[in-house]
Amino acid sequence: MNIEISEVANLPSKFGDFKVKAFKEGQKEHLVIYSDNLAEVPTVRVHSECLTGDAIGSLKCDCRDQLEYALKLASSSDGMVIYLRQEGRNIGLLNKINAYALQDKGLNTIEANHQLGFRTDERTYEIVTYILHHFGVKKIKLLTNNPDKINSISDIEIVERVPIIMDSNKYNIDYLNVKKDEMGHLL
Ligand SMILES: Nc1nc2c(ncn2[C@@H]2O[C@H](COP(=O)(O)OP(=O)(O)OP(=O)(O)O)[C@@H](O)[C@H]2O)c(=O)[nH]1
Ligand SMILES: [Zn+2]
Repeated sequence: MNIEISEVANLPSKFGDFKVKAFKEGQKEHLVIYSDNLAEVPTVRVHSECLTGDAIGSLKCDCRDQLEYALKLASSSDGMVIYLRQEGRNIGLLNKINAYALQDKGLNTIEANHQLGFRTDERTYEIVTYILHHFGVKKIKLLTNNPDKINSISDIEIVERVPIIMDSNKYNIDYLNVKKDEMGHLL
């Protein structure tokens, strides 16, 4: 893995005062947001980029609420948010919007990915192990509902899974039900 790593910078935010460090992996630039006083077994959120949710406030998913929750928790518990540039479960923004267009026609989130020639989830998590080793972290509490993330993060001891369940709305309820019923999410 050829990874370029930035210097550490301060990032005061609405959710707390953080340190940040960027990790450049090929074309993808990930951001790690963490407490200056990182806990020995930190609570870690591995967040997958969702431009429509994180930046625009889309109600079709729960990403922004999860991101805000994770940042507040990272601040209060001396934890970390690893913001991975895996837009659309790693199919990219343009393909995700095409998947949304198919969902407007009645397909669910899984069927739309398959129709476009992608697997249900195209994400991998090797970079998470790399980043945590870089910070000398060997054990974490992982903030997730996604068993795939728990199983895919290798060489790191996940001592606890911490749920991150947000309120649903009429736009994301079908999506959340597919995650629970067909993708095995612990919702
Ligand atoms: N391809 C595709 N990606 C989506 C869709 N809706 C959200 N995403 C992407 O899914 C990723 C977030 O995944 P989620 O399934 O919400 O959550 P998770 O990260 O798997 O699991 P948690 O850790 O429990 O939150 C982001 O990259 C979103 O851009 C969709 O309908 N199609
Ligand atoms: Zn989203």
